[in-house]
Amino acid sequence: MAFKIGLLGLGTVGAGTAEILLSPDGRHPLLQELEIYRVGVRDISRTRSLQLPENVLTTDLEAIATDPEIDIVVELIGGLEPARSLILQAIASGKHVVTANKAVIARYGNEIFEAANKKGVYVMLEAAVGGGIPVIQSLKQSLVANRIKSVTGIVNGTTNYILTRMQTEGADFAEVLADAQQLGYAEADPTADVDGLDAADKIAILASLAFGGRIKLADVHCEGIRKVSAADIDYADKLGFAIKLLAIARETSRYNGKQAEAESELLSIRVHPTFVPKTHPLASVNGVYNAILVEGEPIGQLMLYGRGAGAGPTASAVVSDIMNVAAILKTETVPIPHPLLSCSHQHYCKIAPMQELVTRFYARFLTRDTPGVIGKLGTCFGNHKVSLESVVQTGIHGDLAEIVVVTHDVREGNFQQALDEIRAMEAVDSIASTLRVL
Ligand SMILES: NC(=O)c1ccc[n+]([C@@H]2O[C@H](COP(=O)([O-])OP(=O)(O)OC[C@H]3O[C@@H](n4cnc5c(N)ncnc54)[C@H](OP(=O)(O)O)[C@@H]3O)[C@@H](O)[C@H]2O)c1
Ligand SMILES: N[C@@H](CCO)C(=O)O
Ligand code: NA
Repeated sequence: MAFKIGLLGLGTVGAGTAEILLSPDGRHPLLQELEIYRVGVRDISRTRSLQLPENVLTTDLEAIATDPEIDIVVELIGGLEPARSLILQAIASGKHVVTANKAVIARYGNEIFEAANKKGVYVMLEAAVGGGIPVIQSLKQSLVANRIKSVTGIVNGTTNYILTRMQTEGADFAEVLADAQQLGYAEADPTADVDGLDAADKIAILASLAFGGRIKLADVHCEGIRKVSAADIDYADKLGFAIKLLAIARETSRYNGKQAEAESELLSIRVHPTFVPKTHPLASVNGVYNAILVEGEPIGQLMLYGRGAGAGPTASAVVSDIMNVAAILKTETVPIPHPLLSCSHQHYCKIAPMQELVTRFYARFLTRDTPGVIGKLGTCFGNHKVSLESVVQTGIHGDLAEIVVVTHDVREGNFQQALDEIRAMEAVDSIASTLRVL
């Protein structure tokens, strides 16, 4: 029995997926039962390196989504529309869907999963987060016995590749971004990578699975890597840190002093460049590699590590999803929504405001080189209950002195209030940068 696959998209991930489907030798025998039946693209005249069976290419993607012959529709075109409508059409036509599209799932997951549950079909998304890393399946199935406390990840390959090369070679941002695009890591519009939006989509998906509720994307605090300068990379290194774009979802234990409310209900979900101590396992995750550190009870800490982007690793996840659906179709005549594979969250998770976050900070100030400046900064921080772990005057730039501080754990709101006062000080020229410290 062959299962007919309709592929929407034959770009980086689509071509990688077709390549696996067309070379089943040495892989699981179920792969031989999968047939590429139709492939939808935008431009049919483009030269493609893949040898596809005759007459499968088409520009009519709707015809694929609704074709009664097709069992599984694989959406790999990216973007919001027409991807969302095609996924919904495929579901309405009774097809199972596999997608790598985190942007669509993070925004329209509720609509898509509701439609899928009503129709009794699966929507699988392993490739959407962490590329080839089996993080979705781990959270849905392998770790399902745990109470998850936190999920902390490097989940964007493009920015990790850029930061790594800036750190190791002093490479130029624009040049490395062009390389990441060339290697097929970046989104069609790479601002989604660079500005942290892709990582925000991914942590919203992971948080929903880990904490069992819906997440509003607007509640995810998001900062990208544009503000990370060569000077910050240099200071991080000297102070014993690597800078990583982290995506973090964790239960928060302090909120307005109302401990009881906080402990069980509030989550902190955020994406921002972070000083990570070099001794931390996430600090040595470099290049296109991603890693997701999960903390659960009773499992404790567990880290998943692998390639987070690129044709092969991502296709590995896509084809595994296809095969998991095929396996269900093979064993059940009428698939019953699997309690672990389907998604049926109804309530929204409550997200704590960023001012209530408790974290360490790094800050770099440019000040007039006058006596007593460090004392003034220290007093101001002290007045706002911000305790300093280290203060270093690192050098002189023209007539300005550069002062770098690292704080102990502080309430973010207090730190920001102190910064507002410091910014207004006569002796302070500018706050060159602030970054959170893990
Ligand atoms: N690249 C990665 O490493 C990676 C990793 C994980 C997840 N993803 C996700 O995978 C998805 C695909 O990414 P990709 O990097 O493979 O993208 P891509 O290389 O830009 O490929 C997109 C494909 O979709 C087709 N397409 C796009 N819009 C279309 C439209 N309106 N009508 C018909 N065809 C259309 C394109 O057709 P033509 O070939 O004719 O241009 C192309 O074949 C995205 O959701 C992305 O976020 C990517
Ligand atoms: N653009 C994404 C692709 C993988 O989702 C990244 O760089 O991580
Ligand atoms: Na994955």
